Amino acid sequence: MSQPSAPSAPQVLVVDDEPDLRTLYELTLLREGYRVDAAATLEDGWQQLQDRPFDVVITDMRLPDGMGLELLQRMQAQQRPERCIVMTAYGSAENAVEALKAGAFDYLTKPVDLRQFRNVVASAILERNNGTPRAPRPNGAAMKERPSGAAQSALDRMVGQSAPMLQVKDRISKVARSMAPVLVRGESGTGKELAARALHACSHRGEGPFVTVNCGAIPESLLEAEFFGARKGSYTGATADREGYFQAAQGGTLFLDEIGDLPLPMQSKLLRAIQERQVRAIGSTQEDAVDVRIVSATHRDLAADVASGRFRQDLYYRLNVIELVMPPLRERREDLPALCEALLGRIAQDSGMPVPVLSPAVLDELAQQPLPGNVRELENLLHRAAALSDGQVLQIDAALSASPESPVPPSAAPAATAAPIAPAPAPAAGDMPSDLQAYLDQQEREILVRALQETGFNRTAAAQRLGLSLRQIRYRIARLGIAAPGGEEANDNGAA
Ligand SMILES: Nc1ncnc2c1ncn2[C@@H]1O[C@H](COP(=O)(O)OP(=O)(O)OP(=O)(O)O)[C@@H](O)[C@H]1O
Repeated sequence: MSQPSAPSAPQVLVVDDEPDLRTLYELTLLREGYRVDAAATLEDGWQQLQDRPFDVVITDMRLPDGMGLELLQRMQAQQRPERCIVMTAYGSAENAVEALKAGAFDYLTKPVDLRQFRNVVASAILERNNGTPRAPRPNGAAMKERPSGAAQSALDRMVGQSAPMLQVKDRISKVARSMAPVLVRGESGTGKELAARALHACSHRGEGPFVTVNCGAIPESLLEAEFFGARKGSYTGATADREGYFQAAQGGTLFLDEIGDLPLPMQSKLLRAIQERQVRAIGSTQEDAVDVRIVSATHRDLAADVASGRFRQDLYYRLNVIELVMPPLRERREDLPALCEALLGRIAQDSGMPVPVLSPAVLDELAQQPLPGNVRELENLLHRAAALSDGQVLQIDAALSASPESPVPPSAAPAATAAPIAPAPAPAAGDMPSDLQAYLDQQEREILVRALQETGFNRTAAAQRLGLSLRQIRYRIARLGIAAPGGEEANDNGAA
């Protein structure tokens, strides 16, 4: 095939045994100004790679003499600089995930969408030319690099030397350098966001932005504008151009917290943005290329949500290429002393008081607590204990009895059994609260609990009374750790 492109043009190798498809890819790429070589078999492709370097390799998964995955693995073993794009048959998501795990830059599903094809190749070339080292295999020895200062301190912020925590930290440093999306799973308060931050800090994007989005907290009508941006005048209230989360995270990491709360229509739009690596702001005619790594988190069982139709399967496969599971506190009790010390140090620093002394008796008592809210609950408990203790030695009895997470007798009536309210650290008239966030949280908790009690724990009704959407109230209930009667989850339509 003739090659009118400049000698300095990016060089692409296409490996596919179907002549028609090879021609289609070649023509499309030549039209983009790239130089293109083609091979019909794994061995021919491999031979060409031995002869000269390329910028991008596009390989079909099924080749007459082997799998495209094998070509990718050989390239990885030689630590070659090419970015590799794998073409997979429609519906073979597992192959695609395997390819990404093995270090592929991306995959495309057949029948190929040529616009998507062009975008992915352009992104691969851009990344190659930016000199970003090729995504290494998550399990490869090449990943074992020494973390930089910032990366190490982000890992150190995750306190704990128990076996499960060491495993998590090891996995973070291994997978951080890949572009592959990561799904962080774990119960509430186990440190999912902390892990996402550490992933970012350990990656090549560490100097770039880290943008957090709480998918459960954004009103549905604003989701698209928040994610992709909006042009001035594109909807009522859009008085100026505003960028979305994707644009804000350019060159960095986009952390999608509580991804399971994203409504289905938005799931489709997110999938498209991730696949095409382009977003269009509302009211704009132009698409912006985006270069972000997606890390998402959930406390839900997303696989079950896929099975029940609440979550798109294709998006699930896109996000869950690498899974990171945060262990609950009950599985790493040995971390409790170090966690208490670190959390008390942080609390003392924030409030400008000396670090409270933690006696062995208090530590024993803490070790007896079930702490279903994990580290967040421990942190809140220590916060209250520090505020309620007299003198230097930490006392926790008062804090325990005021715990919003403390178990509630299931036999009591709803109105009486809503999470007990800790005394608000109310400032005297004219005074300032010493901890504004804790004070505001307390106020919010009291109002929410009252609204929930008065509506028999019907979240929809409580939300209406407070002028909130159901999504907003659910987020606030979870954030403040408000328990329904008997510790069950509050109901959207009626008492739990
Ligand atoms: N290993 C840890 N070491 C120190 N602090 C921790 C650790 N894990 C969690 N924390 C602290 O606990 C709090 C909750 O952590 P984080 O927000 O990361 O949890 P999460 O799993 O994302 O919670 P949620 O599901 O409720 O959003 C934060 O203040 C965080 O700093």
